[in-house]
Amino acid sequence: MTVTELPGSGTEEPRAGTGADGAAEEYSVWPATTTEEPGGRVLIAGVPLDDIADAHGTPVYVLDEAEIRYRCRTYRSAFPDADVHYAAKAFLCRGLVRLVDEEGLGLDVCSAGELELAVTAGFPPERILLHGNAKSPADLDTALRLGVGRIVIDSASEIARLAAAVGPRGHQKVMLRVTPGVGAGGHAKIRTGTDDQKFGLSLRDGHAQHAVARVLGQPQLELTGLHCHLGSQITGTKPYLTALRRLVGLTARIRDAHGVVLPELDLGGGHGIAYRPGDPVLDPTALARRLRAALAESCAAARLPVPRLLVEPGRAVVGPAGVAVYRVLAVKTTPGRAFVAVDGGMSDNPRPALYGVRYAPRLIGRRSSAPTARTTVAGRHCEAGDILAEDVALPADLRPGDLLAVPVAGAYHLSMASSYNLVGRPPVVAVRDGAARLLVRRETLEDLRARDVGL
Ligand SMILES: Cc1ncc(COP(=O)(O)O)c(C=O)c1O
Ligand SMILES: N[C@@H](CCCC[NH3+])C(=O)O
Repeated sequence: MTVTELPGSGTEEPRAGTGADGAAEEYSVWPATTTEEPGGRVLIAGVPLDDIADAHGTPVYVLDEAEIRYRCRTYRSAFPDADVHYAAKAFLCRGLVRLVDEEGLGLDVCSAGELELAVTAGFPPERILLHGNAKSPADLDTALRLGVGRIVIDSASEIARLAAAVGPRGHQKVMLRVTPGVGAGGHAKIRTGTDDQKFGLSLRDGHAQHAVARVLGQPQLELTGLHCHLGSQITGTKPYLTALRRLVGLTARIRDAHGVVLPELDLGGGHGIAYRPGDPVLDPTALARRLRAALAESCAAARLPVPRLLVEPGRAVVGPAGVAVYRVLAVKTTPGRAFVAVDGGMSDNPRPALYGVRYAPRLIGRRSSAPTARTTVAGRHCEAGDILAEDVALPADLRPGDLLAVPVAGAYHLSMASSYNLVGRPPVVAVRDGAARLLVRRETLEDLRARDVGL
């Protein structure tokens, strides 16, 4: 079998990405194990995607295990003295929990559900952080029952609730989420470091300092450090450096006011990835180098010991490892463009509708010699806005039955999937060394019907 590599998808190191601060260069958006046969079949980790589509139906999500492990290892070696917590909200299933554990990362969860799933899959609770701007009683009770490593307090009203739940003889390590007044992220809806939004306690208006005093007044809560999460899909290092300096400044003021030196500092996640060739990315190694230097400098200036750094990447760990495979159900042309409708859509990937994100789908399973046409890839749902990719160049001869694959589908697709129109959520198949393994089965009508208890 002759196998050629996809353009730009080689194993020649380009996936380490561009330098920080965004210098865009041609960058593969397919997992590094991707290959293509002359007839147009595309393989990941040696497994043809069309075989997976035949075996499991479509839509189907494929996760390249080697890509995830590579990304976990890149983070571990970029941040050797820090704790890297994978942000489970990007995507979570038991197979992934095991893999992240094997790679030595911690976990960041934000609900009792994510927490229970991780711990029952064998993840050590002490390596888990619990987040949430509105933690439910179940979230807090589960965290305390399972013994999570840290709970990140997000609001003043949470302090007394948590202290009461821990009880006077209990003990819980906590961090405090601060908004450092830094706006960053790929879309307004995913910027969380500014002051006037639902997350965290503002540094600027003094609420953060006030909350610190209240937490320190609760003997059962051990404040280990400050936390911030600036936003998601950030492609430059500057916002992180600004936030770091502001948080070190607050750490120094806490030392001065209370005589307490906080041993940890969590800068959250948000590291940007490429969805299309040429998109800028945030290189974790460059980020780590700059954070380390800035931390050393700011701490020296404030005469503070350097705290242990924590980071929480989600998208950058799993996003580029995922490929969504759809089957074309219908085609139509208007005077302006061609529409190709597939068997998934906003129920498995709401990101284009939510944030206007642009993807680069391609035909797989056969090679076409037709010229390309401006094509809009539409989903199957009952909304005109259910568009997966607008104005992309695809072969003009696409027809029902063809397979389209969308790379960089590993993060915030299935974790945000819905049961809109009761189509059922797609399965997840992991590939490794020429073998495919089902991680999550397809949601069936029976699953959906089982929730509906009737009149
Ligand atoms: C507190 C926190 N940490 C980490 C993440 C992970 O972000 P990303 O997947 O962009 O790395 C998020 C989501 O944006 C978050 O809210
Ligand atoms: N869900 C968003 C990112 C938000 C991350 C969660 N705090 C996305 O799809 O890009």
